[in-house]
Amino acid sequence: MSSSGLKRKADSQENAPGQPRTKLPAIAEADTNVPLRPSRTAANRAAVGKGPPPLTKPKAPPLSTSTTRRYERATSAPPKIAPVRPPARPTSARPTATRPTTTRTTRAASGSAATQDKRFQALQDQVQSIESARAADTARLAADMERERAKLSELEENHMALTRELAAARTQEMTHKRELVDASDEMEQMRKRHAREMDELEAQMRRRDREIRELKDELRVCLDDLERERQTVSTLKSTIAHQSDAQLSLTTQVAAMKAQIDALQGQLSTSSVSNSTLVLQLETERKRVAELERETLEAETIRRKLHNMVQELKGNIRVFCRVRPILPSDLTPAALVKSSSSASSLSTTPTPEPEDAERLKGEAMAQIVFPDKMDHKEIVLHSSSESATGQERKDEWTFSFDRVFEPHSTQMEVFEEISQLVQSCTDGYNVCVFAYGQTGSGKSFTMEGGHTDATVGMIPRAVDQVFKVTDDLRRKGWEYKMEGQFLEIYNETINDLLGKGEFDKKKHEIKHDARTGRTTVTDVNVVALRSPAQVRTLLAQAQSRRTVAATLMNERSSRSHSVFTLRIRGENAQTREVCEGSLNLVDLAGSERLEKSGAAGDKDRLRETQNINRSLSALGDVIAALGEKGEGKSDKHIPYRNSKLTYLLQNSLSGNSKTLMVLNLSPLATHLNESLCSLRFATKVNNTTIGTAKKQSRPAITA
Ligand SMILES: Nc1ncnc2c1ncn2[C@@H]1O[C@H](COP(=O)(O)OP(=O)(O)OP(=O)(O)O)[C@@H](O)[C@H]1O
Repeated sequence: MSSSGLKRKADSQENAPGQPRTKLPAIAEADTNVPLRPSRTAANRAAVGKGPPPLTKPKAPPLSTSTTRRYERATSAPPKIAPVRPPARPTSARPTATRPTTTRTTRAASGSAATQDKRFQALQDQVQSIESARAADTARLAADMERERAKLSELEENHMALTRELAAARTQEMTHKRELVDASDEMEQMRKRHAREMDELEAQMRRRDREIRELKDELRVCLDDLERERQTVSTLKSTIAHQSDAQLSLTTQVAAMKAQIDALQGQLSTSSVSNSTLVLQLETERKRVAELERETLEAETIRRKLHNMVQELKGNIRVFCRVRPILPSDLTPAALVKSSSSASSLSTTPTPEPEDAERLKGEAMAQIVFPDKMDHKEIVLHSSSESATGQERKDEWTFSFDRVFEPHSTQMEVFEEISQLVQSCTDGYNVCVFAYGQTGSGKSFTMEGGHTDATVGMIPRAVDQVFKVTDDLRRKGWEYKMEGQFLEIYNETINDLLGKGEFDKKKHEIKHDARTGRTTVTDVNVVALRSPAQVRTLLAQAQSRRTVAATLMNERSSRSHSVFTLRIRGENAQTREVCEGSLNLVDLAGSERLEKSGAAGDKDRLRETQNINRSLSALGDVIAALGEKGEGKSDKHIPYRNSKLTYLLQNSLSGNSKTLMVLNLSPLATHLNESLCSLRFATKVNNTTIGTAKKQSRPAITA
C-alpha cells in the first residue's frame, strides 16, 4: 500500500462524519456514564454474588453502518458499539413502581407489587450486567484505540518517512532527468561531431581517391614516357653504333684535311699580304664613295636651286597642251554629227565594227600635227574647206606652248612635267594647276584620272609626291602638316565636296588673310591628310557626291569648276624654319561657247553657260591684268572679285605663285573650232609674264 493510500485511510478514519476526531462515540458515552464505569468483571461478580441470575445475555447493539464495517475490515480496529440505551421504561410503569402509595392500584394489585419489584430487580440486574459488559467493551475498545493510535502514529511516521523518501526520490529523479538531458545533449553533440568527422573522413576519402586516380594517370604517363625513352635509348644505341663507325671514317678524313689545312695555311699567309693591300684599297674606295655621295647631295641641292631658278626664269605661268586620243565612242555616226556641246565621249551607243573603225577614225580626226619632236612644244592644226566659189581653202594654225602632249602621252609623262611644280609646293610656294578645255576634252581624266596605276590622274599623283617628299625631308628635321579641301563652284555658288552633299544650300564665303596670305572658305570641311590612301578615299567620296547631285542636274561635273586644295605647313625644329605652301588642282567647267552649248532654248543651261563663260573670261582677265602689272603697271587693278573662281584662287594666281594651265583638246574634227578657241585663250595666257614667284618661307629649304 502506498503512503498516500495510508494517509487517505487515516484521514477518513479521523474525519468520519458525526464522530469526534480523537474519541469514538461509544468511548465518549462511556466516559460520561459514570455508573457504568466499574469493570465488567467486577460488576459481573457483584451481579453474580448479589442479584438474580441474568435473564438474558445482553447482546451488543448491531453495528449497522457500512462505514463501521469498512473500518473493521481496513484497520482491524475494534468494532464500534452502538450506544446502548437503557430499555425504555413505560411511562406508565414508573409511577406505578415509584408510587406504591397510589390508593386504587395498591389496593387492587398489592399482590403483584412484589412481582414487579422482582421484575424491576431483574431488570436492574440486567442493566448492571449490560453496563458491566459495556464497560468491558469500552475498556477493550480503549485498548484497541490505543493500539490503533499507536499504529496510526507508526503509520504517520511511515508516511513521513515515505514522503521524505518520495521527495528524495523526486529530487533524485530530477537530478537523473537533468543528467539524462545533459547526457542526451552530449550525445547529440557527439552525434554531430561524429557526423562532421564522418563528412571530413568521406571528403578525405574522396580526395585520396582523386589523388590515387591522378597518381595512376601520372604513373600511366610515366610508363608511356618510360617506354618511349626505352625506344629512344635503343634508337640512340643503334645511332651511336652508326656514329662510331662514321667517327672512324671521319677521323681518317680529319687527318687528311689537316694535311690540306697545313698546305692551305701556307697559301693563306701568302695571300694575307695581298689581302691587306686590298683592304687598304677598299678603305680608300669607301672614302671616295662617301665623298661622291656628299658631292651628289650637294649637286642635288644645287639642282633644286637651279630647278627653282629655271622655274622662276620661265615665269610663273606656263601652259601645257594635251590632246586626248580618239575613243571608240567618238566613232559612232551619232557622235560624229553631234555638236561639240554634247558630251559625245560619254555616249553609250554601240561602237563600230573594226573594219569601219579606221575609216571613221580618219574621217573623225581633226588634222592635228606635232612637228616638234625634240622639245614637244608645238602643235599645228590644219583645216580644209570649200569656199563659196568652189575653191578649196586650206588653213593652218600653229601654236607653241611650254609642252605639248600628243594623244598617246601617258598620265605619267604628263605628271613628270607637273611634278616639278608640286615639288615647289613643298618648298613653300603657292601652286595652281588648271585643266582648261571644252566638255569631253579630257580635263577630268587629266586631273583625277582612272582607277589603275597607269590611268590615275594628277591630283592623286601630286598627293603621293607631296607625301613622299615630306617623308624624305623628315630625315632633315622637317615636320609637315597637310590638310585638304575639295570645293565645287556651280553657277557662282560654292559647294563642299567633302561635306554632307547638301549642294547649293549652304552659303560659303571666301576670306583672305592679308597678313598670312592664306585663303579660307567658311563652313567647309578641311580634312587633315594623313596618307595618300586617305586622300583617294576622299576623292572617291567627293566624286560619288557629285554623281548623286548630277542625277538631279545632268552633267554637273561638266558644268562646274572643281578645286582641290592641299595646304602644307612645314617646320624645322633644328633650323627653326617654317614654310607654308599650297597646291590647287582645278578642273574647270567646259569652255564651249554659248552658241555651241545647245543652251539657247534651256534657261537653266543658258544660265550655267553664262556663269561658266563669265568665270573663265574673268580668269583670262585676271591673268592678263597680272601680266600687265608684271610689265610695269604696278597700279593695275586685278579683277579677282569678278568671279568666285578667281576670288578663291586670288593668292594662288598672284605674282608670288606658280601657275600651270593644262589645255585639253578634243582630237575630233567636229570640235576643231572649239579647239581653236581654246588654243587662242591658252596662247594669250602663255604669252603673259607674271613676275617672279616667291616662296612663303623664311630661309629657303635648299638642303
Ligand atoms: N588621255 C586620255 N586617254 C584616254 N582616255 C581619255 C583621255 N582623256 C580623256 N579620255 C576619256 O575621254 C572621256 C572624256 O574625258 P573627260 O571626262 O575627262 O572630259 P572632261 O573634259 O573632263 O569633260 P567634262 O567637262 O564633261 O567633265 C572620258 O571617257 C575619258 O576617259
